Amino acid sequence: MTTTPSTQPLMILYGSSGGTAESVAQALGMEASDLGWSPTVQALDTVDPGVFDAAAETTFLFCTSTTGAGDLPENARRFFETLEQQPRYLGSVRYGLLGLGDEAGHPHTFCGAAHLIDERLQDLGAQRLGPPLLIDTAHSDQPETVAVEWLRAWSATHGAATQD
Ligand SMILES: Cc1cc2nc3c(=O)[nH]c(=O)nc-3n(C[C@H](O)[C@H](O)[C@H](O)COP(=O)(O)O)c2cc1C
Repeated sequence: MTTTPSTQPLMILYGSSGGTAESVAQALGMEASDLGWSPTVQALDTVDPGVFDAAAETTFLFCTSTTGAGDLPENARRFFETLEQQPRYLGSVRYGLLGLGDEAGHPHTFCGAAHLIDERLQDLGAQRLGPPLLIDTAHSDQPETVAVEWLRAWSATHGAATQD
C-alpha cells in the first residue's frame, strides 16, 4: 500500500489473443487500486481513440501481446487503425507500456506489437512514462507477478503523488 494515496484515473487498455495479456491487465488493475489509483481495465476493442479526450486527468497503461510476425492482436487492431486514419495530436497523453512475447520463438519480432503501439503514440506526440516492460512469457511462469512488481516501481515514479 502506498502511504500517499491518489485518486488519479489509470486506464489500462489491453490487446490479447489468447488471454495472457488480459490476465496481466486484470492483475495490474487490482494492484493499481491498492496503489491508490482509480483504475479501469478494458480491451482495446471496447474503446476508440476518443478515450484520449480525457488525457489531461488520465494516465494510460497499454498491455499487449504480439501475434503473427510482430502484429497487433486482433482486438487491438481497430483502435490503432482508427488512430492512423484519423490522426490526432496526443501531446497531453502520458502512458506506460507492457509487452508480452516469446523471444526464442520470435527473436526478430519480439514484442513487436508493443513496439508498434509505442511508435504510433510517440509519433502523435504522446509521452511514455519510463521504459516499457517486455515480458518473455515463454520463460516466465508468472507474468502477472512480474508485471505487478514493475507496476509498483512505475507507480512510485509516475503516480499522481509525484506529479504537479
Ligand atoms: C501465432 C502466434 C504468433 C506469435 N508471434 C509472436 C511474435 O511475432 N513476437 C512475439 O514476441 N511473440 C509472439 N507470439 C507469442 C505471444 O505473444 C505470447 O505467447 C503471449 O504471451 C500471448 O499472449 P496472449 O495470450 O495475451 O495473446 C506469438 C504467439 C502465437 C500463438
